Amino acid sequence: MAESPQELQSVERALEALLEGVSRLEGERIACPDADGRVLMDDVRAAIDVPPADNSAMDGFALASADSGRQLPISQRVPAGQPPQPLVPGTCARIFTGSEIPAGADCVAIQENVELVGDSAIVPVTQAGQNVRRRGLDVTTGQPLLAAGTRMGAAALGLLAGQGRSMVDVVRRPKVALLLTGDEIIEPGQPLARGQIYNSNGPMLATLIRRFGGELVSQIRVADDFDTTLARLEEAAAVADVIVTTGGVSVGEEDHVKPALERLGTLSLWRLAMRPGKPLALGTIGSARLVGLPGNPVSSYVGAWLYLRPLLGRLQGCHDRESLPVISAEAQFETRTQGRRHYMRANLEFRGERILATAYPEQSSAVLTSCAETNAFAVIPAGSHIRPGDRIDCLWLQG
Ligand SMILES: Nc1nc2c(c(=O)[nH]1)N[C@H]1C(S)=C(S)[C@@H](COP(=O)(O)OP(=O)(O)OC[C@H]3O[C@@H](n4cnc5c(N)ncnc54)[C@H](O)[C@@H]3O)O[C@H]1N2
Ligand code: MOO
Repeated sequence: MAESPQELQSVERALEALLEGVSRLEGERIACPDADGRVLMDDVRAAIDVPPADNSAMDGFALASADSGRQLPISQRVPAGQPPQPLVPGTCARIFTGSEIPAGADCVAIQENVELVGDSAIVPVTQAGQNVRRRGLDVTTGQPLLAAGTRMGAAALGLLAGQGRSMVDVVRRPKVALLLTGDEIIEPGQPLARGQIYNSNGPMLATLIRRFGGELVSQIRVADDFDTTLARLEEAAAVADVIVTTGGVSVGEEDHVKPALERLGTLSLWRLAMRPGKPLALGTIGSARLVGLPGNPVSSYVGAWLYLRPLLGRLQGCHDRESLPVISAEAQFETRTQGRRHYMRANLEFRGERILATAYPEQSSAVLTSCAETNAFAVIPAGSHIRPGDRIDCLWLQG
């Protein structure tokens, strides 16, 4: 029986409720080499010019352009790392890539074009500024270098190092506790008895939590009983900014997350107009936020990308984590949706001008292979009929 869309709430509304009142965590000072993937606390302005002085872009001879086009005595040699002497007028200086240009020189002739005659060089006509990298070409003192909220990567860390910085203030990582419910779940490495399944959500979510910038502070399995669930949630709330649970958010009588949360804090249960991942629990215990993802592995995977990533992004003040990049692609499949928006696991293939989206053939919320072999969610609005060649929006699962 088709569900009536009126009964279900929108993804956008749930996201708004999740992020309401969530603000950036405090900062911490860390060593720059450890800051890959971390989020900058404050705007950074340049404290020095880069390069700090005019320097040579090539190996060759530095001279005054007015003296070029003739034979000049070589009056000094400027190895990289050595401050040069002012250039004796009417001479040139042997110079190397990165060496500082001597005062009085304004250009560099590359060595391939210079003929050496004893201690002098026949230098071709060279324009002022040729092969010279000006002081401040890359960065000028005082210019904005990196903005607060930037998630740092290789180039940003290179820029900071170029400023002589060894430490940087970043937003501390949100602490995340992961609670897995379900008596049937056992850990990998043990033999599988009848009725049991291995805990695949645990490692999958732990990986996503770290990838989204979180610090996993605990990962525990909770037995399907009320008192244990209550105790574990309370412990988690004492140490974590965010509690993530999987399982126990649908309507089954074995589900204890709901009543335990109602006892400890606030809880809202959502039935969302999305597939997979219809049930979602949002709540608070003290200052900790709770995101209760469904137990089905694909539902919790999709939920982590759609809800957990923005939440951890907001806590880190990292705006580019609050939404996923949308790529418009050509559907290579046919599908129909009814009352729920479908986040189909799909593969984007970049073929010249065209971007093709191929849906994984099995879209059940229990089929984790559909996530392992794809790189995007094709977003199919409720009530659609998509045919091959139609334009669809896809969420690119990067970062
Ligand atoms: N009568 C109804 N039944 C269900 C509904 C509904 O509306 N009415 N919703 C379905 C939908 S949609 C989903 S999604 C699931 C969500 O269920 P729960 O969040 O309560 O999760 P569980 O029942 O505990 O588990 C579901 C499924 O996932 C497996 N699982 C759980 N944890 C793990 C883990 N760590 N690693 C691997 N697999 C895990 C579990 O064994 C179950 O097969 O409810 C539907 N039912
Ligand atoms: O949320 Mo469920 O994923 O539709 O199986």
